[in-house]
Amino acid sequence: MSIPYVSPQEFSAEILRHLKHSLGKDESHASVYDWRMSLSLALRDHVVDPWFASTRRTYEARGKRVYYLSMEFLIGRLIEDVAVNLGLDAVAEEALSALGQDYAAVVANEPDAALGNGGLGRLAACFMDSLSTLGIPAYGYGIRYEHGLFEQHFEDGAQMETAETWLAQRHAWEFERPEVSYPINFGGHVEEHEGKAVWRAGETVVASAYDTPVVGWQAQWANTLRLWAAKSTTAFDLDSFNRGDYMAASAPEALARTISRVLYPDDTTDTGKELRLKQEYFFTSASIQDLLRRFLSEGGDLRALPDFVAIQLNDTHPAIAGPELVRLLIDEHGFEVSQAITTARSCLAYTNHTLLPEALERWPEDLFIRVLPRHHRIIQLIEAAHIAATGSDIRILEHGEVKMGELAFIMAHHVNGVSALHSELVKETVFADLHSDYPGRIINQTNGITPRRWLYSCNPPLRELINETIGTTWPDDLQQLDGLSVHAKDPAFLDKFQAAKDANKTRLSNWLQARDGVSLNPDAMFDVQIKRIHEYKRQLMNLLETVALWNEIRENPNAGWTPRVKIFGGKAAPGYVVAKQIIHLINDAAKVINADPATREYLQIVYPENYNVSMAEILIPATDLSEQISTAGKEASGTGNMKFALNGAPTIGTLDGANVEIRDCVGAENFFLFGLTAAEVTARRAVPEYARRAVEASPRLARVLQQIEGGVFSSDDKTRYSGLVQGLINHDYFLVTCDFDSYFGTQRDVDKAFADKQAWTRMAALNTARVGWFSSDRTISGYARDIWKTPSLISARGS
Ligand SMILES: CCc1ccc([C@H](C)CC(=O)N[C@@H]2O[C@H](CO)[C@@H](O)[C@H](O)[C@H]2O)cc1
Repeated sequence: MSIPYVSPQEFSAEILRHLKHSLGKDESHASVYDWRMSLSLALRDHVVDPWFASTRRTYEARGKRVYYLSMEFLIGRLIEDVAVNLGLDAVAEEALSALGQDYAAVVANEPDAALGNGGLGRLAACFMDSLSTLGIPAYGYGIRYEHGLFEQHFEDGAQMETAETWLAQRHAWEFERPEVSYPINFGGHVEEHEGKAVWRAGETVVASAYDTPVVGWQAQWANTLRLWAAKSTTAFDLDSFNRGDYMAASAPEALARTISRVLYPDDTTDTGKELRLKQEYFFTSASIQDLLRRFLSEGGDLRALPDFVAIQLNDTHPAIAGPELVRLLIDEHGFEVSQAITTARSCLAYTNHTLLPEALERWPEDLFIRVLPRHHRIIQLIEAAHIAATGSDIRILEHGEVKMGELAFIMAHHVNGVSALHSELVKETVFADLHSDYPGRIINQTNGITPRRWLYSCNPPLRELINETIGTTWPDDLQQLDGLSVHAKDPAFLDKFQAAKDANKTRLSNWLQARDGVSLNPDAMFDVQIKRIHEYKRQLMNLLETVALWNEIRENPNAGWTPRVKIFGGKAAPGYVVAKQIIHLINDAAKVINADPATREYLQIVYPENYNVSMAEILIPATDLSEQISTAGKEASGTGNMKFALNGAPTIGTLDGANVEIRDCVGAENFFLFGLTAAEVTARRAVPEYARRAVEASPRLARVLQQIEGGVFSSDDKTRYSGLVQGLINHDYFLVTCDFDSYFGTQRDVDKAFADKQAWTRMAALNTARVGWFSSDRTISGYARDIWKTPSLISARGS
């Protein structure tokens, strides 16, 4: 099954038909927005048939469906993704240029769907692409936030946040499903009637569905992303309006909509806000009600539910799914408690994405009881069954808290980490006791990325070189890239490889010039760290190394320095003070260092505002060096690391998360390793004053810290960074001071390596050639084999 051939001429006509009939515009009055919408709708038309066919085949096959529950789907733009998967990217470009329109400009007019914070959300989006590409029947379930992740602006180098407005314009890719809506209850109390619990809810809102089709590579299959929007049960309150109380009139609607109004911008700290708990229950309950309705409408017997339903919890955020499914099985389908718990567990699996204690969700029990009184009772039953079955002393309800990690673990038949190292650390640390209670429950599924967006679509020059070198079937069989390894010895191939990188570097320079008026030296090494700002990701260590390098260049200007452009990108959670200080310091240092005539030829710092998925698609192909420098044991996996390696950027990094497996694949000689291992980190933490000792042992670091503390980069506020520096010397929980010298030394090794152009390009090419395993197709095949037991409904390679 793939879509019938469409000629550029035919496709032009389809675009024009939508311009006229969907946008009500003629060519002479059409705006970029009109062209973008017309192109999107014309592409969407070609998604509908494979979508309907996939739904029909799933129904006929009476197969098992996967339900991926996630509070976040960091999708980005969709035009290119859909065009590429339909095989219409070249046709669309030609059709638009035949209509006198610039394809790149039209594509750039689409707002990012920024319905996520970072790694977890983007992984969910990559997974949806792979589920469809592999032909695994699946639904993604999430929230249709009216406002995604905030827009980041810098004022005098400090991060400012403004509301994101992706829905200000019509969203081309979704289909509203007003008929698919469910009541979601909150609060109230529970009554017992003849031994049956009856939840008398205090408040009810309606969850209403919006469907976005997700078509896979070569349009062989298309699944559904179903996002829920909150609506009020009562429409407009006309009486209040007639009384002139306009606020009261629209209050019910406004209040209900609050639940799906905005994405919480925290990516590592559980803020414990009631609205966040309501958001989590809102989309989880709607999703569970929806999948049960579908199952029953197909004549299913609920005792066999686990044979037809596989629910994956994307971290603990949808962990209420366990108690909710048990509640519905008991209260609405007459199951008795243990049968309900067993049936529910056989449907559920949980993925852990972080070991950071502050990121593990723990709800105050009183808040939980107030919002979800019936579920609190059911959690007590689940806990009792757990204790009875294992004699464990692990509790879900403890110290006045509801621990969602323990709940998710106990209600799951499998729990997985997201890299080999992380999954071992999950067994040894955060869930060590539950690991011994339930041996074999914890497994690993190392993350992956979709090669359609993160190579085929974002890196045309490299795509073409790969196509001409190993053929064109690698996008859904990425380990074919291994075939490039032999060519890495061929100077002609390496020249073309470098030419592709240089073309991407020029594209980035032009983009930054046009957007921010910043010009880059294309011959410099583009050294890039793009990810959320967090102390464990150690953007601060990168900045300290940059200042040390600045000092070295000033002292030995003729030492033959390798020109470097340090590129940073990333948002800090609005309430994360230290992270915001780090952003401010990077921008303050950039102002001073970029203005230094003695060094500007060799060193430049660039920090473009508002890093997002679309910016990553421009930055990653243009990168020479990928910064993956987190404190070992802290980055669960990382996925940016995979994207950089795939696009021919060697890594400087620690043995953390998936860096370990990337280095194993590309070869130690093609990876710049530094720093303490996870075990060494734990040991060093036990050494008294370890940070102060490290600073005393490193004059280079000590000098840099004095400069920063002394206000060298904040002449307008000399003490702006004294707290940050003192924090480092006295605490340094993430061992920046201890890894600094190793990091600085390894960066000098990178300088030397980069100076040998051909050797560097070979290293870059071998990175691309050897990371095929990090395709999210391989990851999803692992989930399907080890957790979901779901077959693909399309035969391999579209035969
Ligand atoms: C409750 C607030 C909150 C929100 C999001 C999260 C996420 C789990 C944070 C996250 O995105 N984790 C990242 O997940 C990626 C996908 O597995 C990993 O590659 C990253 O290493 C991990 O930091 C934690 C806590």
